[in-house]
Amino acid sequence: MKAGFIGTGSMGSILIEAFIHSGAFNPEQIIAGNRTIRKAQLLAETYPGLQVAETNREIVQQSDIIFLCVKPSEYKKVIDEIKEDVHSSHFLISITSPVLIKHLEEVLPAKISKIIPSITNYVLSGATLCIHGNRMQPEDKEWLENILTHISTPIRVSENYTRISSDLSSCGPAFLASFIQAFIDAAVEETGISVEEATLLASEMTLGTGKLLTTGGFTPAALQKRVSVPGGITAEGLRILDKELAGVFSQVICATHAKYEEDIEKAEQSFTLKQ
Ligand SMILES: NC(=O)C1=CN([C@@H]2O[C@H](COP(=O)(O)OP(=O)(O)OC[C@H]3O[C@@H](n4cnc5c(N)ncnc54)[C@H](OP(=O)(O)O)[C@@H]3O)[C@@H](O)[C@H]2O)C=CC1
Ligand SMILES: O=C(O)[C@@H]1CCC=N1
Repeated sequence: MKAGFIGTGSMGSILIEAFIHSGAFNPEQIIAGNRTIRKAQLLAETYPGLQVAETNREIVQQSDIIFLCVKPSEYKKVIDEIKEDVHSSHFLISITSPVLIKHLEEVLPAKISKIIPSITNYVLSGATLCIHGNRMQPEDKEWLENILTHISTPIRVSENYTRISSDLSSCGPAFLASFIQAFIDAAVEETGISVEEATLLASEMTLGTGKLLTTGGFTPAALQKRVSVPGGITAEGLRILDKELAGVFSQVICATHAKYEEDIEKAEQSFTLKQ
């Protein structure tokens, strides 16, 4: 089986590296291309055997499964370029949320799924959201999710909940890192602890907390309760956080959803414009 990657920017290259490191694909099974070809060439230099394509058509012609890893605004151009070469036997996997499956199914005969990866997949961790199109049969869904299991926990979500699921799973690492950064900055400023030591402590804490919430049997609420010794120190800190963060995440979600609606509209316009 050959896997093609159109776009080897941030997420395309993360997926390629994760698939190779996990053993899901060996480099010989991958063909990749990018508008700025150097990015794909660098991957081929790191992973001998990985094939670099000069054109997107070449990627489609040589692949069984095609990962479309360009930004929403770049979709229409790529699709116009490859559509003659896409067949009903192809699996076409889109990794962007605002381009709806129905639009892709209207213009391409392939079996189509949308997956929303996460930077956490780089360390073979976190979720990959799966939204399968109408042409994906149960065995196709299982096959694709089996591939994704090498790098993540595949989780099926409804397309209606793509944005909020992606906020949690894919934007979440940046949101959490922002919280951690603010904690570290304050620790350094208020106490003089070194940035390196504060960062190490916060990072180890984050890893351990992730384990407690996934395999450790804790819910976020139970974890807060367990750490907050009655009459102790944690409760003092939580009191401030509860007060100061009230409503913050509602604002975050409103902002991401507003941008998402804007992107969907632009993507829809690009798909409905006459050629
Ligand atoms: N980053 C993340 O954590 C996540 C991203 N995503 C989604 O992944 C998609 C890509 O994001 P990301 O990787 O961060 O963006 P990048 O800009 O890093 O990557 C997009 C890549 O596509 C290439 N490209 C653009 N047009 C073409 C074309 N016509 N043919 C071939 N290659 C092309 C660009 O090339 P060039 O080098 O010339 O710019 C660039 O390398 C987005 O839709 C995003 O929503 C989803 C989940 C998480
Ligand atoms: O910022 C973005 O648009 C992408 C979507 C999910 C994570 N990053």
